[in-house]
Amino acid sequence: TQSTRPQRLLSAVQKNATRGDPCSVVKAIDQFCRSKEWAMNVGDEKGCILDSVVSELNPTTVLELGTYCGYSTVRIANLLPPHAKLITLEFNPDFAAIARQVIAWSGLEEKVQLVEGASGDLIPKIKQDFGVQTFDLVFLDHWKDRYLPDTKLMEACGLLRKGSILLADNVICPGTPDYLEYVRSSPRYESQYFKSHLEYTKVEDGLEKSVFLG
Ligand SMILES: Nc1ncnc2c1ncn2CCOCCNC(=O)c1cc(-c2ccc(F)cc2)cc(O)c1O
Ligand SMILES: [Mg+2]
Repeated sequence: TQSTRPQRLLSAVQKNATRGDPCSVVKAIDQFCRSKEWAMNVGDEKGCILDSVVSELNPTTVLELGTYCGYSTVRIANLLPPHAKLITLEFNPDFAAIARQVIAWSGLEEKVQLVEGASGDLIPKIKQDFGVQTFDLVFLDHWKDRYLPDTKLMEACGLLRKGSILLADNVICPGTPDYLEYVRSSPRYESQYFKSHLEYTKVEDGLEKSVFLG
């Protein structure tokens, strides 16, 4: 049977990256996506912006919406202090299965909890099921029309505290216009746009960093 793109991406990691070396896993995926097949990872250019936000914040609780193959999961987890936790939600079971293996290859499974399901269903259960009260950082990278409803849901569920940071991928391409309008006009957020490019292309895209003011 024909392999899928995530399966071919995983094979490239197992072939070209060193077990237990997160940086080699990130490099192997970027090389695969630049030279063989484009895939919707945040990528190396926006990935550097992601790294700087994570390093500056030094978060102990992180939520990622949309795991895909685990590329940004590995980038973020690699920068977390000991005992920090990253919870990542993935809707597609095939993507989740690949991501688990990519995360395991990087040796970061201790810091990562991958949960399968839709963000809208899982977010209300996080406090009771995953023992996290609030998140220091949320990385939004799932369905672009879920960014706004899920942000309102996280507010309603008390998962954000004064100073929590939302970092959103793809605010230009594919675009999240309603989300951008909300975080840029709401008095409860202080927003900043980091101009970049759609992963592995010259097309404009960027990350929006929004601090929740409580
Ligand atoms: N737990 C959950 N709950 C709800 N929904 C969930 C979920 N987990 C996953 N999903 C849904 C799907 O997740 C993937 C979403 N990501 C993208 O679609 C994406 C697309 C492009 C892209 C594609 C084609 C172009 F031409 C140009 C750009 C680039 C990106 O960087 C993207 O991130
Ligand atoms: Mg993305």
